[in-house]
Amino acid sequence: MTAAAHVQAATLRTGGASLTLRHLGVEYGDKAVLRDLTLDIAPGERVALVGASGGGKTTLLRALAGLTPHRGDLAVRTAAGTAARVRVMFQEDRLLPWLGALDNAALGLGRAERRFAAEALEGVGLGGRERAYPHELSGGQRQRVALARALAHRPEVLLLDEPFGALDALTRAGMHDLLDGLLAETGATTLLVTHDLDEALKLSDRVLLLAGGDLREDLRVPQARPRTRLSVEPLRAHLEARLH
Ligand SMILES: Nc1ncnc2c1ncn2[C@@H]1O[C@H](COP(=O)(O)OP(=O)(O)OP(=O)(O)O)[C@@H](O)[C@H]1O
Repeated sequence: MTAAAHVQAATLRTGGASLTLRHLGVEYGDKAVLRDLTLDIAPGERVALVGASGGGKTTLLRALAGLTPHRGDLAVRTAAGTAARVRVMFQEDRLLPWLGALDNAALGLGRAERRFAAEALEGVGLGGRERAYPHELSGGQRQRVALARALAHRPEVLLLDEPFGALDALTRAGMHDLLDGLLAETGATTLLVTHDLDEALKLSDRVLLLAGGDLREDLRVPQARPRTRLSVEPLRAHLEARLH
């Protein structure tokens, strides 16, 4: 099965949560990394975070995941008003080398939830490779296991920190198609940190440009999917100009 093909992952459907940020600030010592961010993200919205290095993208993701203390208010709520499940996926796969793909995908899940890991592994096109150890998998396959692990927890919010940054262009393109399909199925709200404007414009409904801890741009991507490089070219040129 190719990376682009994926099975129906019906039980992984969660819907998305809303994110409400009011005057969010993060400091490291006396350095303000996020200044005063006020932002609403709707359930199921797909948002890309772009900006020059050091702009605060990862810091924002960490604050949303509850990994970094912050000032201001931050609420991550499901439609029912409960606290949402949030999962993070990083550039490095963070798989345990002594566990097979299924055990890695099921890490942190109870016995009864293990079926979600099996389904997520199918969903990322690795059904049949349940017993494969990380060293037996390619970089792209390992990232797919990492994605399966995130999805197996059935998050209403998925935070992706340059998840495809270490992959070659062809593998990365396959991962874009895969993620596009899986996100449509799960309905999770997604924040994707990326340096790649094409990736941002291909996968997202909205692009936020962070610079010096401030929100410099909040851009809607109205183009219908699937998007081509050409169809998003004017937006890309605009963002490119605003980056510098
Ligand atoms: N734990 C930390 N302690 C002190 N400073 C930090 C810490 N984490 C990040 N910083 C600083 O905060 C600023 C923002 O970092 P952050 O990683 O959020 O930026 P980024 O936009 O994700 O950058 P990149 O694109 O390079 O990943 C940088 O100046 C960084 O050096």
